[in-house]
This record gives sequence, C-alpha cells and structure tokens, in this order.
Amino acid sequence: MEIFKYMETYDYEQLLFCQDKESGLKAIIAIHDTTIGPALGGTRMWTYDTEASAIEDALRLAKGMTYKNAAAGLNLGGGKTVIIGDPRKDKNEEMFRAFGRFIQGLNGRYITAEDVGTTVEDMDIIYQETDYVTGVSPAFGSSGNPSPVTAYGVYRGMKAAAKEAFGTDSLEGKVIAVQGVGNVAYNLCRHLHEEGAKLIVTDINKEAVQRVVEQFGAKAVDPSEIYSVDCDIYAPCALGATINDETIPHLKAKVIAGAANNQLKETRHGDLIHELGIVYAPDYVINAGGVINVADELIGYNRERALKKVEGIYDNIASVFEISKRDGIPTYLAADRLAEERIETLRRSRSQFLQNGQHILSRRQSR
Ligand SMILES: NC(=O)C1=CN([C@@H]2O[C@H](COP(=O)(O)OP(=O)(O)OC[C@H]3O[C@@H](n4cnc5c(N)ncnc54)[C@H](O)[C@@H]3O)[C@@H](O)[C@H]2O)C=CC1
Ligand SMILES: CC(C)CC(=O)C(=O)O
Repeated sequence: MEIFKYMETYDYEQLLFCQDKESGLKAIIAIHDTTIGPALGGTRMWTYDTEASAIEDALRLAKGMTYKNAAAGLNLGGGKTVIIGDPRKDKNEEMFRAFGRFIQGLNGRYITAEDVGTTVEDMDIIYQETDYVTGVSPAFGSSGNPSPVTAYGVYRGMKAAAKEAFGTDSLEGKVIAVQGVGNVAYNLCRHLHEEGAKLIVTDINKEAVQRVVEQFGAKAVDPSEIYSVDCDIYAPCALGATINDETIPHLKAKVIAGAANNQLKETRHGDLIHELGIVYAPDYVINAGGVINVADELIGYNRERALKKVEGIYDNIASVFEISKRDGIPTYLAADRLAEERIETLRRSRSQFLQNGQHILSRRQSR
C-alpha cells in the first residue's frame, strides 16, 4: 500500500502509529478531516492478519466517521483508531493508559469512544490520562455504552427504510435476517422482537446466538447461510464489506439496513443493489446513534436531548431516499452528497475546528 498516495487520494490529514513495548500497545490513529470539528470516532481492537489490513481498516473507518458526523449534523470531524490485538486476551490497564497518553498528545484533534472490541471499562481507563474520550461511565457524568443507543437509531432508520420499500413502517411480521448479534444487534433484536418482527440470526459466537434465540425466539443459522435466507430485511451488524460480488446474488431481502460500518465492499456494490431495486439505508446515516449519544457528552450529557436527536435518524434516512429519487442516484451517493455539501459549506466559512478560540470540550460541564 502506498500510504501517502492513498492519503492524498481520499484527502486524509494524519496517520499516527503508537507503540508501547511494556503494555504491548500497537495502535493506529487515523484522522481524516477536521473541517467542522475535532475528529471523533471509536477505537476498534481486532486481530488483523497483516499490518496493512489494520492500516486500511483505520483509514476506511476514519473517513466513514467524517461522513457520519457531518450527515448527523454534529460539529465534529472524522477519525478512528485500531488497536492490533485480541480483545479477549491481549488487553491490560497499562495498554489503555498508554493509549490515553497518546490521545492527550494530540491536544484535542482526536476524541475517542468504543467500537468493536472495546468497552466502557476501557474508556474509563483512557479517561485517567485524557479528557479527549467519550462513552465513559455514567458514574463520571458521561453517557456510558453507546451500543443500545446505536441500536435504537438503527431501529428507527430501519422503519424509515421499510416505509420506502413496503409502504408502511410497521415491522410487525417482517422477517429480518441479522448478521452478528453483539452489543448493538442484541439491543436491535430486542426492539424488533417487541414490534413483532420474526428474527433469523447468526454469529460466530455461539453464546451470543443462544441469548437472542432464548430471549427473542430468533431462529439461528450458520454464518454462511445468512445471505441466502428468505427474508424481507437484511441487517448487517458484524464487520464491514459484506455487500459484495459473492453475497449480492444470494440476497432475497428488499431492504438492507444494519449497524455495521463500511457495509459496501466497494462503491460499485452500492450501484449494483440500487439497480436490483434493493432499498439500502446507508450505513453511516443509520448507525449514527452511538456517536450522536457520545457527542452529547461534549456539551454536558443530557440523555433526553441525545435520544431525541437519535430518533431523527428516521427523518435523515427518509431525506436520503428523497435525494436519491430526486437526483436519480443510489442512496449511498445521496448520503455522500448530504455530508459533502455540509463539509464544503463549513469549509468556506471556517478553516479549523477551534470555535471562538475555544475547544468544543471546554463547554463540558464541570464534574
Ligand atoms: N457499538 C456501537 O455503538 C457502534 C457500532 N457500529 C458498528 O456496528 C457493528 C457491530 O458493533 P458492535 O455490536 O459494537 O460489535 P460487537 O463486537 O459487540 O458485535 C459484533 C458481532 O459480530 C460477530 N461477528 C464477527 N464476524 C462475524 C461473521 N463473519 N459472521 C457472523 N458474526 C460475526 C461477533 O462475534 C460479534 O458478536 C460494527 O461494524 C461496528 O463498527 C457502528 C456504530 C456504533
Ligand atoms: C461507537 C461510536 C461512539 C463511534 C464510532 O466509532 C462509530 O460510530 O462507528
């Protein structure tokens, strides 16, 4: 991978490699764009096969955060971290403290939160070293685990997508295939079950599957089967790139609406599903609930205010469908248009993220 060429092509600002021998920390922080605010995005801990795939994941996820934050109307730019390692075996306190010090060194250009493989407890450790972390425990006056709120936003967005495809936003009786039933999708399944949807689920973690089978009457299938099951809605809630050349021919769903980041392997897969008449709720619009929730910490966390904003994901998804129909373009492009227009407008009016000389965090209420 030619890193500078890649960064130039997609206009990345900064890529940082953080290493701490004592704790085993190997972290990559990617900052994509800080035009409308400091870069906010979670930290993913994962066992990458190669360093190149970890770098690529950090870069792709960071760019997604720029678009997610802009489209959600947040005054934040986009960044993301990946920590190379197995979250079940390789974590230790010193690792997250060392990581916190690296974040502190960026002096507010990057603010972190949870993602796959990291937890509220990890954020609490980072918080010992830096203020530039969100998704910290409610005991510190913070918003806690973002996953249930992300799930609520996905549920709202899925209803908007159902309205577009089926003419009603009721999910009662709809068959929904959920891929990955971890932190976000467990909570999503709860909302869907409460509304009377029928769930088909899969996960590589058998315990996670068992939980939703027992609690929500879901039917379990093998991970390889999830793409071809008979269903109304496919909800990708594991890792990215599951909408690709291999899976698209098998899909029977009329709607794709799920929590995973970077669902399209390549943008041309967004064109392909559009041509097939599948209603796609763009990933970074529908899964913005978590970041909307943690971003509220930056102005003194108010759960009611945050949830009200998350409810608005229904309207955001509906607006994307409107732009798509108006301009005759696939929904992923309509979402990009929404985000890019906001960034460009703000780029013209200010060139850096400091507001009146103050960092956004300076408005955080004293604890
Ligand atoms: N946690 C949050 O608030 C947010 C999460 N997301 C995205 O949503 C997705 C899910 O996030 P979380 O629920 O937090 O992660 P998680 O790690 O709790 O859940 C992911 C689940 O997917 C399963 N999985 C992994 N590969 C799989 C495969 N090939 N087939 C089936 N299952 C597989 C895992 O075993 C795990 O149970 C991720 O892509 C994440 O980046 C996006 C926005 C916010
Ligand atoms: C988990 C969120 C709080 C932030 C993030 O990284 C995301 O939305 O993907």
